[in-house]
Amino acid sequence: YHPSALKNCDNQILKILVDEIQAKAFHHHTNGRPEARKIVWFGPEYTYGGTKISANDNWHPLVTSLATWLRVEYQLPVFNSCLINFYKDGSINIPWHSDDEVELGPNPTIASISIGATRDFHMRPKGSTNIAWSQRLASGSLLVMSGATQSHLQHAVLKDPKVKELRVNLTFRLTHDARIPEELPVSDQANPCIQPVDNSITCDLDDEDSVRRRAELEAENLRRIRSRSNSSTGRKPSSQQPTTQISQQNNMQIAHEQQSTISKHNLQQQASMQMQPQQPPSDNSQQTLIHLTPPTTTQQQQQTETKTTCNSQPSQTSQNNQLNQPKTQSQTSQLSSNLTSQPNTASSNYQLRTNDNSKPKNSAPVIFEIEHEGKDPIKFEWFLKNNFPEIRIKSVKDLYHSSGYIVTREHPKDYNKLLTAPLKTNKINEFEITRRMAAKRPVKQGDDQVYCFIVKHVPIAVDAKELAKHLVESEQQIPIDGAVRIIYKATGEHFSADCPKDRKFECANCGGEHPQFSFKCQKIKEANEIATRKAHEKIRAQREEAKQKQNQNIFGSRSLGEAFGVPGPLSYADAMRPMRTGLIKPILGPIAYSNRAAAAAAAAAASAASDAPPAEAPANRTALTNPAAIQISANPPTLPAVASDSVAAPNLGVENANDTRKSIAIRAHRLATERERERVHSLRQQYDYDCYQQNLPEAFPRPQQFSYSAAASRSAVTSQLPPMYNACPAGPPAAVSAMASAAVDPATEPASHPAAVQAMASVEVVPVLAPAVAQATAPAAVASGAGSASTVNQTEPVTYGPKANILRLAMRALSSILEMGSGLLCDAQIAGELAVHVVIEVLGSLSELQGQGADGGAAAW
Ligand SMILES: O=C(O)CCC(=O)C(=O)O
Ligand SMILES: [Fe+2]
Repeated sequence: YHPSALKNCDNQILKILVDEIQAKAFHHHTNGRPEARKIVWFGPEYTYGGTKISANDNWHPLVTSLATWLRVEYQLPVFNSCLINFYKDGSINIPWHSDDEVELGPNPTIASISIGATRDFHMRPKGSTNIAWSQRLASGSLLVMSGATQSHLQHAVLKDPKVKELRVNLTFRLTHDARIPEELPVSDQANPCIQPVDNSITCDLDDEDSVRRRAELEAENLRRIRSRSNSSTGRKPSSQQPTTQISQQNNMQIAHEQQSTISKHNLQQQASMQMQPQQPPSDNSQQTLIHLTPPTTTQQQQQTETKTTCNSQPSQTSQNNQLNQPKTQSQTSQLSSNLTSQPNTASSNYQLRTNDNSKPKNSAPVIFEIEHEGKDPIKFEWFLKNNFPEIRIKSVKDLYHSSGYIVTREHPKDYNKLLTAPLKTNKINEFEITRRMAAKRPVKQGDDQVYCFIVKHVPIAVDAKELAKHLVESEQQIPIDGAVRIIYKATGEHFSADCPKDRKFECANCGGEHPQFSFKCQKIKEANEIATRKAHEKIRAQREEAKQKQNQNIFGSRSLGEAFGVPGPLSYADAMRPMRTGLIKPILGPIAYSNRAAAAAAAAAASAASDAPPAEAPANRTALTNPAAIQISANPPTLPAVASDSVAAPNLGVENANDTRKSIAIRAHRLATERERERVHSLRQQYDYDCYQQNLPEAFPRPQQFSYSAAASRSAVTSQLPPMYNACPAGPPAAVSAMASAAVDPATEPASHPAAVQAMASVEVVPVLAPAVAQATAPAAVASGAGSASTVNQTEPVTYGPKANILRLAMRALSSILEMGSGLLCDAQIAGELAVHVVIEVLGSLSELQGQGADGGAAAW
C-alpha cells in the first residue's frame, strides 16, 4: 500500500475522471441485477462478477498514462485493462469478492488507485466472515494485490453512511486477451497500455526467483534514484531529460490536449511534474523508459516537427513510408526517436527496435505468434494447407516463457491418442479449439517433476540497447499487412542482468532454436492442443457420467417413467409421491394388490360357502405376532425343483406381476457379481431351509394344512425333505419348489425357464385362492392348463388362509425390495419407502379382512 503514490495530483485526476469519464459509466449487472455502483471498463472482453463486459479499446489518455506510470514507477505488469468504479457516496459499496476471473490467470497482480473520498478497504480469508485486514484507502493511494491474494482472500469496500463525497477507484488488470490477431485493436482502436516502456520482463510468481528478481529491480531503482539525486542537485527534473527521451507522457498530453481542453492539459502537465518517478540512467541516450514528465521546449518542438499524433489519430501511412525508405544514420536516429515517441501511432502498440541502431528494422506487430510457423509437416498441413479447417488455435499476443520442460514420456501417447487418431478418422470437429485454455502441465524443476501453470509474461518490451538481452530476431519473416515484418521472441525465464548477449537458444522441449515455451515450438503446440483436448474429453466424460447417473434407477436402463408407465421423464420424488396413491402398482401392485383383492375374494368365497366350519386358528397366533409364519411365508422352502416344465402357469391375471418379478430378478442377477450371487444364493437356501425346518411346524402345527398336491408329494424329492415335511400328507407343492428355484437360483434366466418363472408367479396367488375362487377368477386358464396344469388344479385345500397369505406375500415383497436394495437396484431410501408401503398395504388388507368378518378362525390363517 502506497498512501500517497500520486502525490498531490489526485484532485486533477479526479476532475478528469468526473469531467470526461464518469459520463460513460454504467451499472454493471451481476446475477441479472444492476449494481448500484457505476463502472467504466477499458480493455478486452472481461467476465466481471459472472457477467460479461464487452471490450473497450478506446482508452482515455489519463488511464493510459496511469497504466504506464504504474509500469515504470512500480515495475508492475503492462496492464491491458482497467476497471473504474464510481462510488457516488458512502451508500455505494462493493461487496465481498475476489478478483479471480479466469481471464486474469492464477495469482494476478492488480493495482488499485483510489481517488476522492477515503474509504475503508477490508480483506478476509475466503470462507470466513471475520475481517482480517483493513486499510483506509486515501485519495491518491496505490494498493497492489498480487500473489495468492485473490485465491485466498476476499475484499470489499463496505457502505459507510458518514461518507458524502465521490470516490473513484481504478483497478488495473492484465487479462488474457483471447482475440485472434485480426480481432485485436489496430491503429486508432489500439490499446495504448500494451505500449512497452522498458525491457525488464517481470513475472508475478511468488517463487524465490521472482522475489529475487523483484529485489534486484528494487535495488536497481534505488541505485538510479540515488544517482539521479546526486546528479540533479539544483536542477529542475525536467531539464534532466535526455533529448531523445521524448516521453510518452508528452504524447499522452498532446493526445489529451486534442481531446480535451488546454486547462486539462496544464493540469496533467502539472500532475506529471509531481508524479515524476525515477530517472533513467543518464548515460543511456537510447533508453526508452517513459516517464510522466513535463515536456521541455525542445521536446515540444520535436514533437511538432515529427508530427506526433495521438491515439485517435493514427499515422499508419507516415510510419509505413518511413519504414519503406532507406535510412541514413541521422534518419535512423530520427526514426528511433519517432518510434519511441509515438506510442499512439498505428503500430506503436507493438513497436520493435533492433539492438543495432545502424540497421533500422521495420517495426512490426509482434507478441502474437503466427501458428503456421510450425515446421512439422503435420502441423504444416493443418495450418497451412488448411486441410482441417476445423482446428483453429487462436494466436495470443502474450508470450509464455519459462524454464518449463514438457515431460516427453507421456507426450507421444497423448499425441497419438488425441491428435493423430482423430485426424486420421477426421473426427476433429468435436475438438475444435477456439480459445487457448490455461492448463496445468508437468514441468521439471531440478530433478522433480511438478505441475504448474505456464508462466505468462508481459509482452515483449523493446529497447534498443537492451534488446539482445531478452529478445532474438526470429528467422521467420512474416508478411503482415503487406510488409515483411521482423518478429522477435522472448527468451526463456531470465533476469535481464544475468542474460548473456548473443545468446543462442536451444529449446529444452524440442531442441529447436527458440526459447522454451515459445509458441513456435512444435512440442508446445502439441502440448497445448493435447491439454485442450484432454480438458474437452474430461468435460465430455463428466457429462456422460452425469447423464448415465441420472438415467440410473431401480430399473437399470429403463427410465423411471417407463417403469411406472408414465409418459416422459419421472423423478424419484414424483415416483414416490404417487406411490401412495397407486402409481406404485407397476412395482408392487401385482404382489400386494392382486393378492389383497384375492384375499378379500377368498374370504368372501369362504364365508359364502361356509358349509364346513372353519378350522381352528392356532391358539396363540395373531397376524402381527406371528413372525415365524411371516418368515416362512416370505421365504418358501428352497427345494430341488421338480420337473418344472411339468408345472403349468395358471392364468390368474397376474402377467404384470410376472413381468415385474422377472425384471427384478434379471436385473438383480446381472448386477451382482458371480461370487456374490453364489454367496447370497447359498445363504438364502440355508435360511429358507432353516426357517422351514424350525418354524413351519410351530407356525402351522397342523400338518394337514400343508397338504400339497398329490403329484408333488410323489416327486422324487420327497425323500430329501426334512422329517416334518415328510409328515405332510401331500408333500411340497410343485409350484412352490419351482418358484423357489426360479426366484432364487441366479443362474436361472426366466427366459430360459419360463415354466419355472410362471410357476413362481403362480405360487403367489394359487394358495390365496381357494379352488372356488381360483376357478371363479380364471377358470378357463386353470382348467385348460396343459399337462401338469392338472397338478395345480388338483391342489388340496388352501395352504394358507387369507391372513397368512397376506403376510406371506408381503414378506415376499419385502424380500424383493431387500434384494433390490442390496443389489443396488435402488437406493436404501427407496427400498425403505417401498417397504413402508408394503407394511401399510398389509395393515390395510388385514383390517379390510377384519371389516369383512374374515378375521377369525383358522380359515383366516
Ligand atoms: O474500490 C475498491 O477499492 C475496490 C474495487 C474492487 O475490488 C474491484 O473493482 O474489484
Ligand atoms: Fe476487487
